[in-house]
Amino acid sequence: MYKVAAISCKKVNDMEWTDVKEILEEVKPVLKATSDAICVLDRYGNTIYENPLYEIMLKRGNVEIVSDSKDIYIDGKKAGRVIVYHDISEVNRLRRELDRLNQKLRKVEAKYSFKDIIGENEKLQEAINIARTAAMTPATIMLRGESGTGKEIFANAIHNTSPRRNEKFVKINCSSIPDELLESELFGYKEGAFTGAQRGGKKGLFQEADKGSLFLDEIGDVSPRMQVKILRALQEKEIMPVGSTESIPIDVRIICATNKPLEKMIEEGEFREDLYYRLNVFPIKIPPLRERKDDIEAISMYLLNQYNDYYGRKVTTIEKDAIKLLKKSDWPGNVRELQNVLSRALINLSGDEEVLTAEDIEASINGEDARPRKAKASYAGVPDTLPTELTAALKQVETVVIKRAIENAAGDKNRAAVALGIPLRTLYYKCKKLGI
Ligand SMILES: Nc1ncnc2c1ncn2[C@@H]1O[C@H](COP(=O)(O)OP(=O)(O)OP(=O)(O)O)[C@@H](O)[C@H]1O
Repeated sequence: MYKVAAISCKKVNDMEWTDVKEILEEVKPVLKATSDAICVLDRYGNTIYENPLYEIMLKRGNVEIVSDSKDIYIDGKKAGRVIVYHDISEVNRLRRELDRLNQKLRKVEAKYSFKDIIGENEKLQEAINIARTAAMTPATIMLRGESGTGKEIFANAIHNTSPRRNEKFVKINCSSIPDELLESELFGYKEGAFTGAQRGGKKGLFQEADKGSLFLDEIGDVSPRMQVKILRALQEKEIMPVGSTESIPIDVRIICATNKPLEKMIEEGEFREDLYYRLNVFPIKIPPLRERKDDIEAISMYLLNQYNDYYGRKVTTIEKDAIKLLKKSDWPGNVRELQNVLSRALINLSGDEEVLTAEDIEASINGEDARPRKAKASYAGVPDTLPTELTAALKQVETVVIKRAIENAAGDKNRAAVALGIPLRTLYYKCKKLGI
C-alpha cells in the first residue's frame, strides 16, 4: 500500500506558518515535479490545489490508482489535508505478466525429448518411430507399458516434438487423486461450488493445457463416473467446471498412459468401450526391460553418468561380470528398478572408486546397504560415504529411505506414505523435490 508520511508542520527556517496556503506556495515547485497526482484541501475540505498530474491521471480514467491521504497540522491544529494518487497500472501489468509466466513455468514440465530415451532395441526403436510420427498429428496417443518402462518420458518427448511444443505440457496422475478432487482438478470449479472452494473459482487442467498437451497418466484407474466426464470433454471438445452451467471450449492434445489391461477391463465392464476407442487412436506399446536386455548396458552407462554428478562419485566403468548380472535379472520394475539398483550401488561406493563390480551390483540387487569387502568405519551406523555437507547428506538419506519405501510397497505410494509415516501429499512433494 502506498503511504504518505505523517505531515506536521512547525517552524522551518525561523518562518512561522499559520495557513496551509503559505506552505503550498513554498512546496508548489516540488508538487509540480512529482510523478504522483496530488490534491491539497484546506481545513474546511475545499480544494485549494491540484498539481498538473492530478488533472491528467484522475480525469483520463484508464489508469489503476491507489491513494492515501493525511491531515496537515500546523502547531498541533488541523490546517488542511493532502491526498496523493499513485499510478499503479504499470506495476499491475507487470504483476499480471509475472503471474502468467510463473504459471507457464510451473506447468511446462516437458523436460525430455526422444534423445533422452536410451536404447537401440528394435521394439523400442519401433515405439519411438511411431511416437515421432504420432507427435506431428493432433491425434490422441495411448502409451501402454508396465510400470517404469518410460511412458512419462515418451509423453514428454511427444509433446516436445509436436507442433504444440511451445505451449504447456500438463500432467496429472489419475490414480493418486480421489474422484471428487480429480473432477475439480481436471475441469476446474466456479466460485462457491463447494465448501472451501477458492474465491474466484479455479481453472481446471484441461483449461490450463489449452493449446498444449494434457498427459493423463494411469488412465486405467479412473472411476466409471469420471470416465463419462472425460469422454464428454473429448467428444464435445468443451468442459463444464464444477458448479457451473456454462461450457468452456478447449483445444487440448491428449496423451494418456496405463499399465492396466484395458481390453480385459472392458470385458468385465470396468472400462468404457467408447472412451477406449476415443483414447486408443495411436496406441504405442513400450516393451518391458526384460524384452530388451540388449539395452541394459547402454542405459546403465547413461544412468551412471547422471548419478556420478548427483552423488559426487566418479565411476567410469561397469565390469563385464556386473553387466552379465544386470542382464540376468528380469526387472519387474523396469528402468525405474534398474535406476534404484545402480543408485544404491553408487551410494555405497566411496568417492574415489572408478569401477562398479559384480559384487557391488549383487549387494545392491539383494538390497544390502554396504559391501562387506569395502565396509568402512561408521559412526552409530552412519556410513562415512555420506557427503560431509549436512544438507547433501540429509538429501541422500531421504532419497534412499523414500525409494526403499516405494520399492517395498511395489510402487504403491499410498502404502509407502503410511510406512514412512508421512501424508501422501508430503510424499509426492518430496518425490518431486528429490527427483524420485
Ligand atoms: N529408455 C530409457 N532411457 C533412459 N531413461 C529411461 C528410459 N526409460 C525410462 N527411463 C527412466 O526411468 C524412470 C521411469 O520412467 P517413467 O516414469 O517414464 O516410467 P512410467 O512407465 O511412466 O512409469 P509408471 O507407470 O510407474 O508411471 C524415469 O526416471 C525415466 O527417466
